[in-house]
Amino acid sequence: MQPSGPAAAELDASLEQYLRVRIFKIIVIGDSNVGKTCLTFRFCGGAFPASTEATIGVDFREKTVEIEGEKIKVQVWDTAGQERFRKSMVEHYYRNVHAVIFVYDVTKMASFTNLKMWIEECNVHAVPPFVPKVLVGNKCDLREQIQVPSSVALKFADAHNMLLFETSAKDPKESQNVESIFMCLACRLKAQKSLLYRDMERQQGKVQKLEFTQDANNKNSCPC
Ligand SMILES: Nc1nc2c(ncn2[C@@H]2O[C@H](COP(=O)(O)OP(=O)(O)OP(=O)(O)O)[C@@H](O)[C@H]2O)c(=O)[nH]1
Ligand SMILES: [Mg+2]
Repeated sequence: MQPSGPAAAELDASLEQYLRVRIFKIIVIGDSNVGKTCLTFRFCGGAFPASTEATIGVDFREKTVEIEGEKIKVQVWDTAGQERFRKSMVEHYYRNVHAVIFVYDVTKMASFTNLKMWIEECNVHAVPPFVPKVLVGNKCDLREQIQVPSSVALKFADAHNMLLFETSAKDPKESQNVESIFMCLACRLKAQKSLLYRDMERQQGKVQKLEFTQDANNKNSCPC
């Protein structure tokens, strides 16, 4: 027997709300030891992990954020930097990815010069140009050991059409900055996907059904 009355309506509403939660897949890539796991942990868990080990394959973390009243699930793919731990998984990383975060360690020049290789890998896996990408220089708390000047990183980011964030997963004062990296991408994706939904709906003649249209005009909502 079908449930009826308010209970059924409530069930319907929550089901609808549940179904409306969009999921954005964001992958975090870069050399081993640059702090990818710590950054994703800081964003999803709100703290710096007491200890970490090299990631094997991939670790998933999730956080639900609210942007302009819409709940969005940010699904973070924390990938392995070591070649031997990532080989079998690479195809999965890039499949249907919505955004990419490239991470280097500001105290290790090699991790910055290797970014070319990570970008190349992205291209080889045909990540479309409209997929937003950002550059993150981590470990800024180690001020005395910085090897990658901000000006050089900025130039590189500009040349690759990426925003640059310099931050520290470790320093609690920087936690807002870490949050901004993911929120910036989520906002961009929300705006981008809203346009997409609107176009699809328009083609199907039901523009009104999904009320995403206002996002396309609201460009000021992105924290960056
Ligand atoms: N000082 C400092 N250390 C950090 C920071 N972020 C990470 N670390 C340290 O850097 C080391 C490597 O961090 P991970 O997050 O495991 O590095 P990863 O990029 O995930 O490495 P793989 O999983 O091997 O690819 C650990 O010892 C962390 O404690 C930071 O912002 N500041
Ligand atoms: Mg890791």
